[in-house]
Amino acid sequence: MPEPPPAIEARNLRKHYGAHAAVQDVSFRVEAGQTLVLLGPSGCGKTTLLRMLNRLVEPDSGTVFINGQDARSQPAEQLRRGMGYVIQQVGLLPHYTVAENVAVVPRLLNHAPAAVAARTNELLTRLHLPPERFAGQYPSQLSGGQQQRVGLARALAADPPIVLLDEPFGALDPITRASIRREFRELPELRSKTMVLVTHDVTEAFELADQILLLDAGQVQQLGPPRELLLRPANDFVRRFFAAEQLALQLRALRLEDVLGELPEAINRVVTNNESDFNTLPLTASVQLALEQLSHAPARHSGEPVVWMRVSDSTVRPLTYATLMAAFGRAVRRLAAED
Ligand SMILES: Nc1ncnc2c1ncn2[C@@H]1O[C@H](COP(=O)(O)OP(=O)(O)OP(=O)(O)O)[C@@H](O)[C@H]1O
Repeated sequence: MPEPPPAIEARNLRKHYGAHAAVQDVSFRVEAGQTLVLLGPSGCGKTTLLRMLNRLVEPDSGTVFINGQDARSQPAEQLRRGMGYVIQQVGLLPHYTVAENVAVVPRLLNHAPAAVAARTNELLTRLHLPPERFAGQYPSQLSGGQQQRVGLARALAADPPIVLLDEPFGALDPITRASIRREFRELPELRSKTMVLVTHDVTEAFELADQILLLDAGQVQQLGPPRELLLRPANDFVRRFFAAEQLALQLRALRLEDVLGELPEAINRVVTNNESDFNTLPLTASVQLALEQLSHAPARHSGEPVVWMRVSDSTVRPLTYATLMAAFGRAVRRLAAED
């Protein structure tokens, strides 16, 4: 059986504005259900690249394939109706109510009115905008965060398999931004979607990406999973881009299973299934989470706080600040040296 084509493939895309090369020979693939984050400094070409995927910008050369089909093989409007598109400015229609804004694309696609109404209510409820309060309101009556959610509901209304997002949380303050991002990540609606998301926020990129494409001056600097860019930067630009937040990102990116082999021999404890004494962490927990737990953990006999890591069904192993941080340092060096 031949492999299915990627949901999105960009091949050798280029775009010039006059003499300025906004995007230079960029290629990538996004497999179905995966999230690609386009990351880079202001003006590096992220938005131009994203807009080439739904043909709001036509490339000078190169090709976009959607499910193996050249994006130019259908009219641009039809292509766009099959893709959700969320932008920072939200772009809600001011004279339409919230419900009417959400229903724009399903109506264009001639979905049955009852189905459109049911879908609108479902999405507003999921996005914490109770329809009985919000459906009849106008965009000007909503806060920025609420408008952003309506924009997301609108992009998802026709259940498109692909969603493009351009700085979708960009206009929000940091606290609202973090909480909407959390909701967004947990939305069952988005689990199976193929997404391409533009941001210049490194933490956001690490939270949401399966793959990151880091751009500078229209050129790909590195493409890969977040931890690969962090631990094995391809060049100085990549290294410098993450330098300021390197430690925080490493603590989130490394899991206890990465540091397990670096821990000193310790006495494992046997636990029974019904023993609830131990606040245990799975091996998939991040080092960051273990440190957070340690900060709340009671001191043991030695006087040091201890948390427990589950190494098998019946055994747990102690972690202290000292053993965890020493093992973390060794694991970072080991992973950075691996090919
Ligand atoms: N319509 C246009 N006409 C002329 N130049 C443009 C146009 N659109 C973008 N550019 C230029 O192309 C370059 C890339 O712009 P783009 O908006 O893709 O960058 P970006 O990485 O998304 O930036 P930001 O993070 O600031 O939104 C910039 O130098 C920009 O000035």
